[in-house]
Amino acid sequence: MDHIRNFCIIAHIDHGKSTLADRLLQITGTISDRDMTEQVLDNMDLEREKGVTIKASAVRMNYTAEDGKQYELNLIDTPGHVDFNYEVSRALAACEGALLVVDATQGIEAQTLANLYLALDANLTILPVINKIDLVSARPDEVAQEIEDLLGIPAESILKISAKAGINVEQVLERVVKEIAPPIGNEVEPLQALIFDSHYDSYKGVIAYVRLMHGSLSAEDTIYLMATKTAVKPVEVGIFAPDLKPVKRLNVGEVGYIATGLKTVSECRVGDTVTLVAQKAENPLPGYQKVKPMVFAGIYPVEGEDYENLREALEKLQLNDASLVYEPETSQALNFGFRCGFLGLFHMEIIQERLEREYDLDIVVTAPSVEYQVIKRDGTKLVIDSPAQLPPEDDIEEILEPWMKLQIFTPTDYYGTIMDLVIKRRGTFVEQDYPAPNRVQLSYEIPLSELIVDFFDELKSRTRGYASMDYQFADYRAGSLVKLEILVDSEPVDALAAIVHRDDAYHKGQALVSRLKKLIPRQLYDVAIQASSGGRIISRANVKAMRKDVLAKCYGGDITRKKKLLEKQKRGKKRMKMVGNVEIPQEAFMAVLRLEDE
Ligand SMILES: Nc1nc2c(ncn2[C@@H]2O[C@H](COP(=O)(O)OP(=O)(O)OP(=O)(O)O)[C@@H](O)[C@H]2O)c(=O)[nH]1
Repeated sequence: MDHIRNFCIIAHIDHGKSTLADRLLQITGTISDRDMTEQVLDNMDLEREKGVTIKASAVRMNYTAEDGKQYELNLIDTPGHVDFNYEVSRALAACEGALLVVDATQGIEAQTLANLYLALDANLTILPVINKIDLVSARPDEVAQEIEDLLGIPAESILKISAKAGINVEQVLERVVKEIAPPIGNEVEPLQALIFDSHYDSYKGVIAYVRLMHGSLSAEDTIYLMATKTAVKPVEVGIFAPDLKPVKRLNVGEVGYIATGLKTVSECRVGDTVTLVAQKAENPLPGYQKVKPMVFAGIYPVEGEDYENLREALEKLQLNDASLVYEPETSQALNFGFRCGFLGLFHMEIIQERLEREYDLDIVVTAPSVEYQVIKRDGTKLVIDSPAQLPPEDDIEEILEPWMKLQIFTPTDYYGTIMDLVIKRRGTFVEQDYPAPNRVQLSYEIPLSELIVDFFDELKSRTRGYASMDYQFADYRAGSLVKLEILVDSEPVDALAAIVHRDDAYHKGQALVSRLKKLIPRQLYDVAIQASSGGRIISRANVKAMRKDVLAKCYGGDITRKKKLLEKQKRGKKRMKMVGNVEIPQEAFMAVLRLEDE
């Protein structure tokens, strides 16, 4: 195993992780220059467009080092967003070392730290690399000092590179070989392989990405997945070269894949341990968690007849995404759709975009909600993830909501404005820490419902983009929460309802009504919009009737022009939903989210 090195790259978003990975693949000849499309490790188009790595991925490189020996380097890519932190932690567990890429113009950021702590928890050797030294605004020495202060690694020993310009990149591989330890593990013990990622392939079923901790595996063996208790004969086993390449056997210490033939990724969960039916490991590897969605929203087709297509699309997306959950839901306002659960808002946006772009669906997404625990007066407990499921107020003893631990990393200048933001969102201060000069890490506790409401955008605008954040689930706590209902044309629109803090109900109700007034287009008659809470109307506004018909503009029989106008109107109708007699645009459903600036 001395010739194997398993490592990953951790970085804050945009610090150059993918660019560096590409360079390493190029230098080792893993992919030819001709095949070098940009950012091979980011597989999905959407990732490429969003410039963010969504799922972990792996690749094997062969490298002849300065010592003349051949090494097998397995690079495991990690997702770059807090929504996917569990996947990051599993990818890290598959490695012995981590390259910590820090942008020479930006220095250490929250995500750098968040990932670094995860890597230190996993006992990885940290190899810091300062990237983008080709930029004029680079300040590599300062950043090196920041890293020394943080990790105790001498500043002068830290590699300074430009992944883009190809400066010092070869040195990165030398350091990997010299400083990261080879894997340790026992060849003859029963197989224990960690699944750190997976994807669905329509021919070979779920492909599990594995790191063998102990034992070995051939394609002839029947495997056993310990958490899901599934036994299966694999279709094949192989390595990432970088495309899937079958091999006869995977050995201890190695990274590779198992084509399981399983039909859904939920049967083959990230973090699970693979062992052999013939020789079972006694215990699974530590750290397995079944990921739980945190944020819920309804997804409805704009046109009722798209319901089946939407179901099929969600089914297909779920094949590749065990953390996406959905079940049928009916809404008085929106008819038939699905209640979906996501890891976070970013995950939700990705799913929304994929449904629209890859499946060409017109959909309406309702305002996201968190999961509440409702204790009823009769002692029963109810778990709800939609305001529509809330029982009548008189039946409720208490509502509990999820609270998160939140860390914000920022230059000290923004201390005041961040404190103000968090307190406005019902957060409480826990502690502060100064891990690097002029930088402070603030720790808070805050209700998740306040965090999903454009908190990150507000944080960025208050700190001109300099602050970054990370969060984890803490616990459920009782809150003084009430349902805020919206009535359009005297009909309650369940999809516009929200659960809010009692103290906020009045001003949120008013803000929502005035925002909806702007968003709901004029109809042929006056439309009343009302907010109500606890059985009382707390705010009201009217959308005045429209004066003229669009077609009134077209005189005579200019049919092409008439057609064009109707076409235009039809296009404008996308993402609109008829509720009773009133058309409500998608923005209205999201308006519940953006009340801060009213
Ligand atoms: N000037 C300069 N730009 C770089 C360098 N490395 C990366 N970049 C640029 O920085 C941007 C972000 O780089 P990526 O490699 O996509 O960053 P990443 O860390 O993979 O980002 P995520 O996938 O979003 O986590 C891209 O526009 C790169 O071209 C570098 O050494 N010098």
